[in-house]
Amino acid sequence: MSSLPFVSLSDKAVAVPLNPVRPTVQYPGPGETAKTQVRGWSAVNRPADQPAHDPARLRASYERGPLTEQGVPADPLALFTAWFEDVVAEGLSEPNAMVLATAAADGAPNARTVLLKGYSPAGFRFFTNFTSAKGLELAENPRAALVFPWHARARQVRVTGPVERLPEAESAAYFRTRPYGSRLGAWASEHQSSVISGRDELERRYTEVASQWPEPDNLDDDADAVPLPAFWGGYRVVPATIEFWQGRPNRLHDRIRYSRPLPSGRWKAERLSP
Ligand SMILES: Cc1cc2nc3c(=O)[nH]c(=O)nc-3n(C[C@H](O)[C@H](O)[C@H](O)COP(=O)(O)O)c2cc1C
Ligand SMILES: Cc1ncc(COP(=O)(O)O)c(C=O)c1O
Repeated sequence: MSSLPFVSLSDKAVAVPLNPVRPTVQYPGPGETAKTQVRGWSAVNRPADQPAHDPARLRASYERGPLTEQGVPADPLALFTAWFEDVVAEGLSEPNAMVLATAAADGAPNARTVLLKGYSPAGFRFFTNFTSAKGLELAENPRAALVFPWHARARQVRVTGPVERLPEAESAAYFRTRPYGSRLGAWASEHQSSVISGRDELERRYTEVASQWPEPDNLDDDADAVPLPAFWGGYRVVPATIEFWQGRPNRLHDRIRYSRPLPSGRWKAERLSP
C-alpha cells in the first residue's frame, strides 16, 4: 500500500480562486501573514495532487467567555440548557448533533455523530439501530462519551457516563413522532453499518416497506402507520461527568468539569487546566 503524500509546501505560490461569489475565511499562504490575504482568494502552493489548504496553518483565536467558578450554576444541566439555548438562538446548524464515542470489549474506540433527542438529570438520549456498531459496542461495554462541538460559540461540552437502553414504550413514543419516510428508513436499513451491494438494494427495501405500510391519507393515522422495529430504539447516557469548555485567547481556555460519584449524588465543580 502506498503512503499518502504529506502536505509539503514548495516555494512557488499559486493564486487559487476559492469561491469568488461567496468569499470564505482566508488563511495565510507560505511567507504571508493573515494581513496580506485578499478576500475571496487564497495564495497557496497547490500541486494538483495536494489539498488546497494546509491544515497546520488553520487556526482561530477564541475571544469569547469567560466561564468562572463563581458564574456557573450548581446544577450542570442548568448550564447545559443555557448553552444549548444559545446555539439554537444563534441559528447554528445541527445544534443537537453530538459525537458519541463507544468502545468495544477489547477497548477499540469508535465514534460517530448522533442527534440528541432529549436530556434530563436521568441522561442524554439518542435513537439508533441496536445492531449497529454502536449498539454492539454498547451491549459489550455500556459506557460512552459525548462531545457537543459548538464551534460557532467557541464552546464544547463533554459528557461521560454509563449507558442504559430506554424502555421500549419511550422508544415507541419517539418513533411515532418521526416523519413517515424516516420511519421507513429505519426498516430499510435493518442492518445498519453492514456492507450492502449498492444504493439499489436500499431503495428496493424502502419500496418494499412502503408498500407493506403505505402512507395513510388521513394525517390522524400517520403516527401508527409504521410499527417500531424491534432492532431500533433509544439509549441514554447517564452523566457522571459534564465538562464545559469555553475557548479563550492564547489557548488559556476556561474548563469547568462537574462530577458526581453516583447518579443520586451531589455535583462537584472543578476547574481544569486548558
Ligand atoms: C448530523 C448527523 C446526525 C446523525 N444522527 C444519527 C442518529 O441520531 N442516529 C443514528 O443512528 N445515526 C445518526 N447519524 C449517522 C451516524 O453518524 C452513523 O453513520 C450511523 O449511526 C452508523 O454508526 P455505527 O458506526 O455506530 O454503526 C447521524 C449522522 C450525522 C452526520
Ligand atoms: C440513521 C439515522 N437514524 C436516526 C437519526 C435521527 O433522526 P430523527 O431526527 O429523524 O429521529 C438520524 C439523523 O441523521 C440518522 O441519520
